[in-house]
Amino acid sequence: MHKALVDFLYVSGDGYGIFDARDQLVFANPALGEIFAIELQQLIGMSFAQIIRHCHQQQLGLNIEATDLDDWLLYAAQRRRSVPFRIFEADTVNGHWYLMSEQCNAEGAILLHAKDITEQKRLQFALQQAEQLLRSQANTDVLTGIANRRYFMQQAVKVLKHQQRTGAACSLLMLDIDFFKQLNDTHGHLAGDKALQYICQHIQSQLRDYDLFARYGGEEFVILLADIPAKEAVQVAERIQQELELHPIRYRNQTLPLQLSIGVAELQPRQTLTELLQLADKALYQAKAAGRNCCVVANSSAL
Ligand SMILES: Nc1nc2c(ncn2[C@@H]2O[C@H](COP(=O)(O)OP(=O)(O)OP(=O)(O)O)[C@@H](O)[C@H]2O)c(=O)[nH]1
Repeated sequence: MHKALVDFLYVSGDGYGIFDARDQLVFANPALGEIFAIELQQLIGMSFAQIIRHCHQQQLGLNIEATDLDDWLLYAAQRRRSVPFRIFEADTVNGHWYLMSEQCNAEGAILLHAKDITEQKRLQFALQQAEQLLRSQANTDVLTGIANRRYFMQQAVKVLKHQQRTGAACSLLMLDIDFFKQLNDTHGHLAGDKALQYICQHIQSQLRDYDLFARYGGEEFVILLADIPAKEAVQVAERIQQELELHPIRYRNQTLPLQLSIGVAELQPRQTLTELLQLADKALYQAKAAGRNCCVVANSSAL
């Protein structure tokens, strides 16, 4: 090999290596030795499989996540010379990431190049996390931590479509805290905020994991119950009301009055989400008019 090239490769931060057609490493620079965490003198002459077994057994160098290493090696062998050139990412046990390329010649030798991309990966992970956080914040009500109206509307449309296609039942509960303005006026806005958080926790405790529960407005909530007809939805509503009765909220040594009026509507064929919401809202209005702290089922032809 030309001396200038050898000199260059020996000081390069990128890893370089050549595997011959029998998959034995015939050349490696110091950077590649560091990636595999094997002394250069020991590394040169090792087969690809030996290097991987070494890393796996010693838990050093390349991070080999394999429950069955023979399977892993078989899979790698199938891919290694399948195309003249391929690139992939690999990480090391000490947390570095590399963009690896394998260039294969006509004789079956492979030129391996490894570029450290740890910093790019770190930024990529940070960006993904920030994106995830933003997405979750966009769907969550800040005060109560439950889903917000925007998320509810997005998801409810999908649930309704699915239930209507399969012909399964689906009910909507619209819940509104009674005399909440009075609670705020008497005990302060902070007490009101605490009451909202408290009520959400207790409602949640009465629901299934996949029920869609959201804050619809100030002191108004919605729950979409898939596979539940109105008759059973009323039982859920009453269970929630009982839960609040059994567990009154205490704030500064006082018990805060917390009761809910609830409107229930059952999904009809070809009904839209807006129509279902309007029906539940009408039923809620009737519950308020009937004296509050009760549950009214909408007449589906009331719109
Ligand atoms: N503390 C607090 N109060 C809120 C929040 N959002 C809305 N509210 C209050 O909720 C109250 C709702 O009042 P109203 O719409 O008159 O309803 P209500 O007093 O519950 O009366 P009924 O619904 O008829 O029983 C208002 O005083 C709002 O300021 C919030 O995030 N925190």
